[in-house]
Amino acid sequence: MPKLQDKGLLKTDLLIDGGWHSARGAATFPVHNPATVDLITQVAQGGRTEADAAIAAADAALPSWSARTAKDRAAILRRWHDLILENAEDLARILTAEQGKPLAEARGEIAYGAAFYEWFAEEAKRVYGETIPTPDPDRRLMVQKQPIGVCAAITPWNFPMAMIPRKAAPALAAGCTMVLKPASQTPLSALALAELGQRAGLPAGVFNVIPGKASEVGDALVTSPLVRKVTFTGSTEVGRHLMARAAGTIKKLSLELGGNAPVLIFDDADMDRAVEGVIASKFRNMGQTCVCANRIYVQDGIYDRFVQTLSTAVSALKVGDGTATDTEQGPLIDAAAVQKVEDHIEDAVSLGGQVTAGGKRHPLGGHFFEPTVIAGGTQDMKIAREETFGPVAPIFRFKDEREAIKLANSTEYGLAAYFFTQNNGRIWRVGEALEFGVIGVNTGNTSYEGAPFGGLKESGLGREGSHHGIDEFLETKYLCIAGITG
Ligand SMILES: NC(=O)C1=CN([C@@H]2O[C@H](COP(=O)(O)OP(=O)(O)OC[C@H]3O[C@@H](n4cnc5c(N)ncnc54)[C@H](OP(=O)(O)O)[C@@H]3O)[C@@H](O)[C@H]2O)C=CC1
Ligand SMILES: O=C(O)CCCC(=O)O
Repeated sequence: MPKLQDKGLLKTDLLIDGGWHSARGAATFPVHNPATVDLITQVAQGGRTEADAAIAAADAALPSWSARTAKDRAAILRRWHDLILENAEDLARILTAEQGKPLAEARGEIAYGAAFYEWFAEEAKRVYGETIPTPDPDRRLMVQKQPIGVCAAITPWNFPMAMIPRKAAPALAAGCTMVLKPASQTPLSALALAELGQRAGLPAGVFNVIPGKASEVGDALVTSPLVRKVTFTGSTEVGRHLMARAAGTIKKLSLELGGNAPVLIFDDADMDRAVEGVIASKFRNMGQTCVCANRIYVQDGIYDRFVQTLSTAVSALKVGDGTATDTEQGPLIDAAAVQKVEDHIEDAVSLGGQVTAGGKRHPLGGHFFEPTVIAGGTQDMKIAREETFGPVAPIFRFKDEREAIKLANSTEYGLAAYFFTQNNGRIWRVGEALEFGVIGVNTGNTSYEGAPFGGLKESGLGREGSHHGIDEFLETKYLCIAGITG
């Protein structure tokens, strides 16, 4: 159990209509600490009945919440932001306990998550309509933006303190209400955020949280006729399933799905910057980020030096429990994640890959894995085609810019890509040719609340963050007003 200054932040019940409730039949499920594999606590396990109650509460709260002024909604979101920062240390301890990331990364995620409430509190006041020059003197044409209605959010375990705000803040700012189903590995972060939302003054029913069975809660959310929008972050496979289920009621969808991010390192790159950028991207959250570098393509001229420099730096990364002050890499989320990493390494080695750092389970045991580098990557390896979602950096060789772009784009995914070069012309050429929604040039870290985040191709639909983020929760209504000239 994480040691908290404010024990009231450790919530284990469902939040429905402003009240904390146990699940029907007092059903619960366990939440484990991935570092120790110990039980942290049991959490109420919602099902279809509880999801339906939360949807009804969100529907009932919608008229009064959407009728409030934007300034009024913004004041509550701003208080939510302030409370998150005031309680950042407790929130970081909850996040590290159930997710495993080092405390320093947890603190960074909490500040990043809070920033979405601040940003969208401000954007709420800038939801402008339009007037259209009239083709008829007797008429006036105008466009209004209105909240889309009740929204459902389904979120992953890798960044619970940032992904929930990235969805809830624009939805609530726009005047929508929401039901959230958090990932079963990390419900405590969601419930702690929700408790702070209640303290910030959210009216009953505006934000509801139902941890529980994905097959029941998730399905109720994507099929209910009362829910007008679903926003999801997670695997492409589940996103595809939700899209099909949501088709029955023609819901709007935002989908932030898998990635298979390439990194291109050209001969003219600054080597130190490239190594630092690859480590920042690849080993963020132990490689469990949808924008993590997954395939590292290095040009012939610097290939050997890059492999050696990266391998030395990766071997020095300190692995341990996220609560220890010197930990740089925590455990993976669960045994299945460790298994997938091991499988990708075995496959790469069987096809000629050479392990130049790490390569096996860490002596700490449990879900710990050694940060790994594999040289001699080839396109037929699983690691080139699938998202590893773990701390393995595979390195591939390329000859020229044309080949690098072709290799980078040869995936059904299109979320993030990175490249390192000091040639200005190449920055434009490669930046424009890469088929990805987020591109880091000479950096492995691109995320800000004010920048649009989202993917092309099978990486998803829609954008989160930035001024585009609130549009996802608004409908466009056209009014044609006749009889002006009397
Ligand atoms: N884009 C991203 O940021 C992420 C990508 N991934 C990718 O997905 C892989 C698997 O991770 P995983 O956690 O299983 O991701 P999932 O896509 O399975 O889970 C994400 C969320 O969807 C929920 N969910 C799962 N199945 C359904 C369903 N049938 N109906 C409604 N909701 C559902 C989960 O609930 P529950 O937890 O209760 O199952 C969770 O809240 C990773 O290895 C990685 O490759 C994973 C996480 C984030
Ligand atoms: O979807 C994810 O994996 C989290 C992305 C974190 C970020 O915004 O950078």
